[in-house]
Amino acid sequence: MPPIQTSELTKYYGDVRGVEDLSFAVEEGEVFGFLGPNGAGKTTTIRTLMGFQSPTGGTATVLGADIRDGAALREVRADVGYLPSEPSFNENVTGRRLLDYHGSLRGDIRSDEMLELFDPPLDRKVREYSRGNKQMLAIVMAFMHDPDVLIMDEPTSGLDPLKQEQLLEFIRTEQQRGKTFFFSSHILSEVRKVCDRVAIIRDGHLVELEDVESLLDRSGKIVRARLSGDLDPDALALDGVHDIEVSSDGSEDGDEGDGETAIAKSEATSVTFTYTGAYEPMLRQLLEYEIFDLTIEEAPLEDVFMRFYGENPAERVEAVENGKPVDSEIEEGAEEADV
Ligand SMILES: Nc1ncnc2c1ncn2[C@@H]1O[C@H](COP(=O)(O)OP(=O)(O)OP(=O)(O)O)[C@@H](O)[C@H]1O
Repeated sequence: MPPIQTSELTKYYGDVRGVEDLSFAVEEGEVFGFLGPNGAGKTTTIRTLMGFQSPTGGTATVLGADIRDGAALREVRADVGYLPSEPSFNENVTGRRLLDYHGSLRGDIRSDEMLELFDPPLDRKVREYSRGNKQMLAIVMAFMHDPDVLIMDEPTSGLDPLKQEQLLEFIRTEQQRGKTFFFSSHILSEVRKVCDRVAIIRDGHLVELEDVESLLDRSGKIVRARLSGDLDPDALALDGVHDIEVSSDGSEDGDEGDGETAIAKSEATSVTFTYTGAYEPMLRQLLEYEIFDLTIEEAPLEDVFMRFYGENPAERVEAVENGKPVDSEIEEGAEEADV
């Protein structure tokens, strides 16, 4: 049985939809990213999985324990690490005291090791902690009992770039030790770095679930070329060419450059497009011109996600869940409320 599995998981707060009909499984040893814009339902899902609130419909299991069964959940707690989105602690005691207490409840197998990587000032009272210090303390608590499954809500939030990188590196190492991760994020670069698969949630619905590599493959490459002479966009009307933009150099580019550039500018055309086909026919086509510059790079993950996140429904790809299109005309009002 997968360590985390949800089945039509639904949570409403009164009339406000948190999440609806979420069905997915997180496989053992995978790093599973859970992405979505503000108010999409990430924290709702995580808190429901942790048993802090009851689902309105459907259910889920964590290490086989039904989240509606408090006793079963308590039994698996020792094997689950949890990092909340905004860790809050008793502010009047020291970090060390909190770690000791947490250790007495869940066990302490590796706090010393964790504290070498994430080092909040343990002898100070938590009320003196910065946001980043609190996050580090929470990270140590999430891992110190060496759980098999980690459920984390925006784990890098509040950390400086170095610590963010350290945490991602740590996640990769832990994955190699067989740990399973489920974490929410807005940060695409971190998803790219560590996740095997991502689920994208919007307006409480799952709109995509795919491995990161396939998402990127599907989104194609961005080709940018600067070519000699005038270019007829139709000349590049190949299968797989999308969103082509052509401009003659100098019209948009305010850079004066040196003499050489100025000559090239007057004779050059810049072309940018997204390409999802095989390289050869596209390159043959470009070679009809003299090529001054050519770059081919992976489409940014941002572009891929904007297709799912886009505010304008017409920009979104068709949302599909369980083979059925999901209604994208759902009311937006609920997104305004604070968590
Ligand atoms: N305790 C609550 N009472 C009422 N509505 C809530 C509550 N918690 C969340 N919601 C609503 O549920 C929806 C999902 O919120 P949730 O916090 O799960 O989103 P999120 O994806 O975690 O957002 P963010 O990225 O901003 O943290 C939102 O419309 C939110 O306003």
